[in-house]
Amino acid sequence: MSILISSSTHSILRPSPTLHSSANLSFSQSSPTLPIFRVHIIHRAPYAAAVASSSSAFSVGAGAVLQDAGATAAVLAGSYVLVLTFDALAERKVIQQNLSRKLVHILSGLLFAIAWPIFSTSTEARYFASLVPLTNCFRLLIHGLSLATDEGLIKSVTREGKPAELLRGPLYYVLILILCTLVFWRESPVGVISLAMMCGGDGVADIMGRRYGSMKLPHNQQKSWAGSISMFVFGFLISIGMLYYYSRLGYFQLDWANTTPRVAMVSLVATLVESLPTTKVLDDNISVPLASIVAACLSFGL
Ligand SMILES: C/C(=C\COP(=O)(O)O)CCC[C@H](C)CCC[C@H](C)CCCC(C)C
Ligand SMILES: Nc1ccn([C@@H]2O[C@H](COP(=O)(O)OP(=O)(O)O)[C@@H](O)[C@H]2O)c(=O)n1
Repeated sequence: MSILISSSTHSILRPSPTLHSSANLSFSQSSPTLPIFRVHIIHRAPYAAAVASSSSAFSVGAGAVLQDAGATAAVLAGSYVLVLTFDALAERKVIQQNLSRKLVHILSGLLFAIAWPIFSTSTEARYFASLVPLTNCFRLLIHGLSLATDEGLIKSVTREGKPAELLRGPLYYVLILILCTLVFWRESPVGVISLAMMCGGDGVADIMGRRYGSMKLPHNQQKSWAGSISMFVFGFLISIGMLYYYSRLGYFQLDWANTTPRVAMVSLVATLVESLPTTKVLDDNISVPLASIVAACLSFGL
């Protein structure tokens, strides 16, 4: 399944003659481009639908379920291993606890989005994938409410080692992962861009800001130029990297001359929102991705 994000309002999009599968999406754009991105989905000719026999449809369906169940189990195991790994590194003083938490912040969501292509092309695939952040959501709730204890989890994802901290930043983080998985999935650049900003941009801003943030922002003495510039640069670069990854896999066909400045604009919006002194009112793990989603939807016309 591939989608063309074309920069045109008048592009005449026709299904390529080679269309065979039930939901192949490929186009031949035949008009000058204009600065509005549109996504068009063209399904295969109805006669082909009659060709697929019920038994082959069933075997395809069963195969997709098995693939998605396996992918879900693998990615879920990966999430546990990731937290355990950084807990062990922090425990052995290989890395500082704060850096460990930030690396979990950066890597969790990005590796999750990078893993999306291992799920099947079925319409249920996104629901299987969303089980991973959903399971972690319950995990954070259980341990955040001290219904059970997981010292490794608490040390890996909290600042001060208090279980209740799990119910704020980390919980909002996995809720945003669920939102992007269910709403945008592999079918829109908005989801991966927003995760790149929340995970990559905001995560690196913290690391760079703590280390080099002597020059504070005029409107927020808790944040610094080094942190915000890092947020913009890494949010942009990681977004472009994620879009390139998905375009190489055939999910997006992007007009990079138009896409690049739009991603930069989204990164600027996310950086400005992240720099605001609103953390106590609205956590960055909510404000940054939501601002990125709105900016990306407006920018890409989706
Ligand atoms: C540390 C985290 C958030 C705190 O953010 P902040 O307060 O510092 O701004 C991230 C919490 C991650 C969570 C415990 C685990 C999420 C795993 C993810 C859904 C799946 C990862 C799979 C991949 C293959 C490793
Ligand atoms: N734009 C930014 C962001 C963070 N930082 C630094 O990183 C620390 C943590 O930032 P934060 O409160 O946004 O942390 P999270 O909410 O992202 O975990 C701040 O107290 C600053 O020292 C910065 O200097 N500039």
